[in-house]
Amino acid sequence: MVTSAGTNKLLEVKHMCVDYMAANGTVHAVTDVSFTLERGEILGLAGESGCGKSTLAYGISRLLRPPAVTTNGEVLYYPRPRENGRRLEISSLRGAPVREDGAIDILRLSPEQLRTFRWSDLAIVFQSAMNALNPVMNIGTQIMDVLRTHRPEMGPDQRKQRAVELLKLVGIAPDRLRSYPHELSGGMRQRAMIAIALALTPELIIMDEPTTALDVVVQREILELIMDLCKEFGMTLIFITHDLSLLLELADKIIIMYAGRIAEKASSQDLYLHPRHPYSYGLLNSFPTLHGPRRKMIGIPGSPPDLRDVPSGCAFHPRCPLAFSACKSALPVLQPALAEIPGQLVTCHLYNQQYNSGRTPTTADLAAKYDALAEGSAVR
Ligand SMILES: Nc1ncnc2c1ncn2[C@@H]1O[C@H](COP(=O)(O)OP(=O)(O)OP(=O)(O)O)[C@@H](O)[C@H]1O
Repeated sequence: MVTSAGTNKLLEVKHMCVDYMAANGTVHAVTDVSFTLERGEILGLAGESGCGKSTLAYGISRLLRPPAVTTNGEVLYYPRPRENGRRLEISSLRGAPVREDGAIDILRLSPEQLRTFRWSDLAIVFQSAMNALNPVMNIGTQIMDVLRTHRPEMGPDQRKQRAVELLKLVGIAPDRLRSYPHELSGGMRQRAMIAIALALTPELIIMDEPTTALDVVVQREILELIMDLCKEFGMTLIFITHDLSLLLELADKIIIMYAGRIAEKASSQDLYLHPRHPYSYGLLNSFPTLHGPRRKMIGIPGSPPDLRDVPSGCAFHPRCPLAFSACKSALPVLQPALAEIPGQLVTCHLYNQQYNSGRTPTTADLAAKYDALAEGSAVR
């Protein structure tokens, strides 16, 4: 059998589509999303509210509930080879549909396999996770409960020791083991949630806006903590936020979503230095950055579309200062913007010679069009 041993691939999402079958129409929340994640990588998902970030994350983790329906796709998870002894839990996924290359399709796991997988291999920290703590149980008990359920081989002393270790790891003093959630600050509760997510040393952590409810100083502390933990344990992270400036600092790779599809996928550096999609450019210039050159801040005109009725062609065309006729009718495909940077993929006709036989736009060209738009003189 060919296995994924020797490669570093952890997750491969292929052509994922999720719809919400709402009473007033089908919402196409995620459409044809594909990406690969290497072990130890931090992937950021960004985009305006309602572009499908959370749906994608919950779809990957199989946490979607009706009216959400995953209508297409595969979510391939490549477990570590079992010989190294660390990922023993994979043995509890026995019977899971394992492919020739060693991958497991998460979308095909049984409910029981899924439960094991979620805790041991994948952990999720939700938007308002700190409110998800049980208010009538102290923090220590909540951590030890996870260990009792998923690590039955651990005795009470070992569980307590591990709970103390986990609290220390997230910067909470061990004497807080007996504290109830209401006795902790928002930042501490969020740290406690991270400790619970880390309890079984999962391979992959998904964090959906984990710091939005916190003030900026605490946000930064928690983000630094997350980065340190990822580095220390070689964990792979999918991080969702509206705040692209955070992702530029935190993530290795960024996916910008628009209207349920990937608009651009690139390394943080490439995206920061030369965003290719007019939407990415607009998003980058709608907030101030802490580092780097001064940029004029210009918002993106209009608002995201209703996903029950997505515009034809490129969904961004009604808001795009660079749109031309093909953008209104032909669906763009995700492809490298420039042959010399194969890792920077963009869903835009401007970079497709079939539609744009002229010069490929530079970042300065995108800037000029947005500037002209801001001055009210854009030629559409
Ligand atoms: N239960 C539901 N029923 C119908 N539509 C839904 C439901 N949940 C989400 N949607 C729609 O699906 C689309 C994607 O939503 P989603 O929450 O995934 O976006 P998001 O990018 O994560 O937004 P935010 O940043 O605000 O969390 C939106 O148009 C939203 O209105």
